Amino acid sequence: MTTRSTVLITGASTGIGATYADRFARRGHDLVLVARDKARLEALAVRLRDETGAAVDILAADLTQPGDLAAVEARLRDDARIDTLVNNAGAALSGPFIDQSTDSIARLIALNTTAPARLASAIAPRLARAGTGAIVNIGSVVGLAPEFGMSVYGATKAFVLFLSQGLSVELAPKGVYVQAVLPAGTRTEIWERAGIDASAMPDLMEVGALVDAALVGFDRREPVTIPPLHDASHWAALDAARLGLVGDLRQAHVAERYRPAA
Ligand SMILES: NC(=O)C1=CN([C@@H]2O[C@H](COP(=O)(O)OP(=O)(O)OC[C@H]3O[C@@H](n4cnc5c(N)ncnc54)[C@H](OP(=O)(O)O)[C@@H]3O)[C@@H](O)[C@H]2O)C=CC1
Ligand SMILES: CC(=O)[C@H](N)C(=O)O
Repeated sequence: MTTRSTVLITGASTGIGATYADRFARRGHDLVLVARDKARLEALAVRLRDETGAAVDILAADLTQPGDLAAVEARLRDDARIDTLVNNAGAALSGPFIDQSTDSIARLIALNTTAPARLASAIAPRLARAGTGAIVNIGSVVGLAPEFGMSVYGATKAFVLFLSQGLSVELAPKGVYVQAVLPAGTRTEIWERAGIDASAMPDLMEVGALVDAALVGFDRREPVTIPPLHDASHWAALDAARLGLVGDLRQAHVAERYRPAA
């Protein structure tokens, strides 16, 4: 008898996470769904069990709360059926930095960076030992563009991209696939939750199209998947420029332009 692999998805009660749940269930996986809203998770679990035959567990957790986060970490560490983690739960923070409260900034950083890093840390050693599995981290194109004026949200998403790329370097040779997915504006509740009027946003991507595109990148084992980027050569050029810069660093020598005038 073969065991069906299980995918743990955070932020699965709605939006991108709920759509991943739908798609992975239809691909023949069992699921563990994580979010705060237990009633919504239960409703999704009932529908997916009914429509796909998948075994679906729910784990109600507020990922900004250390105790709740620890329970999800324990599940990832101990449940050997889980071979894929989708680090999707996240939120945005609108308005200028100087108008954001220090506490709301700290909460956003906890949800968008501490939680995915801790959850990846909980599962990665087991996957590396098994030589298989995947970690999918949902970033954002906002993490590429300080000019968008969402400094803290963008910084959390830059963290997600860097973490994903670093983990890919470390874990790919051990057989573990790590993917960063960078959506642009997508039609979900994130806007309303952040107090942004989505109806005023032009041209949002539909969530099903976003997740289906991300899964094309997943199946290709792309390290970085950017569904709204039409000319892939832009990403290749950015990466090549970055590697060129890194190759030009000479640790022991100050660059000519910084040498004090004699
Ligand atoms: N929509 C967009 O335009 C874009 C979204 N993204 C990223 O995609 C990811 C998903 O966002 P999206 O689907 O749009 O947003 P939604 O607001 O639709 O969904 C967010 C999900 O995260 C969960 N969540 C929020 N806070 C917590 C918390 N403290 N603990 C546990 N779960 C939490 C919510 O469930 P609950 O309330 O039940 O806890 C919900 O399931 C995020 O990381 C976001 O940054 C990236 C680029 C663009
Ligand atoms: C609120 C946003 O800016 C959006 N989720 C994004 O990451 O593009």
